[in-house]
Amino acid sequence: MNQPRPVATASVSIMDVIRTYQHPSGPVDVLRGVRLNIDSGELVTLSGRSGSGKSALLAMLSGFDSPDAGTIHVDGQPIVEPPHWARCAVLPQTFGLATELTVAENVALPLRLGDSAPSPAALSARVNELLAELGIDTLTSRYPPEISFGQQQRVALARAVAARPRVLLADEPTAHLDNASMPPVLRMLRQCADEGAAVLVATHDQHVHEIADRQVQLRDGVIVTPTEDP
Ligand SMILES: Nc1ncnc2c1ncn2[C@@H]1O[C@H](COP(=O)(O)OP(=O)(O)OP(=O)(O)O)[C@@H](O)[C@H]1O
Repeated sequence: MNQPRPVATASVSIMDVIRTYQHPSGPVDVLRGVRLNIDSGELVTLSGRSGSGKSALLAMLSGFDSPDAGTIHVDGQPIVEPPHWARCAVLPQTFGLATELTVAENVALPLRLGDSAPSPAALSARVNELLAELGIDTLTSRYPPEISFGQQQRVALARAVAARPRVLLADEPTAHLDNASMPPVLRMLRQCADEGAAVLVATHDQHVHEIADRQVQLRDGVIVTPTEDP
């Protein structure tokens, strides 16, 4: 079992988090005392069998769900509701793109909603830079339903990193990518951490594990290191 790092140095601190979902067939204990600290600048991959609770943990970190017990802090502050994009950005498994906005408008959204929105020129430059890095700068005026899943996934990543978040949570960010579109996505995830974000990526993809500083696994509702035998 991982030993927690000192809370003072951690950007993300998850302490003894418990979550039980209520089903008509009975309660399901998904998280049974999760402990995990992620430092600023660190990229951690989270693996575990389907249904092990990876998305449930990310939902709690992003403030969309709450633990039944335990605490989650970002930079020493408890998460009480979905935080601002610049503090904690999320790339959900289902992308969460606004279908009524174009690709460029989706990526610009966190910048427009920020405390100090950039000038139109700076905003446009940031959006174009990200889309170009991901090889989808020809799609700026399309709407999400008019592009492929792999392209939507890259748009969702561009949107997540646009405001240079302190924390990035990504759920299976390479699930729909082919070999050609994988490298820029890996570079962007790594760069986000290298610029100081705490990055947690739920993934089964070995390519993502290879760029991680550390790998952890959810097993039987707790965090273990992947080298531990069942
Ligand atoms: N809102 C909910 N209500 C009840 N049960 C839920 C809810 N959300 C998830 N679950 C259950 O909790 C467990 C964990 O689900 P979760 O989506 O976190 O798994 P996962 O590890 O992300 O799986 P996958 O790799 O397939 O995406 C599953 O058994 C799932 O059926």
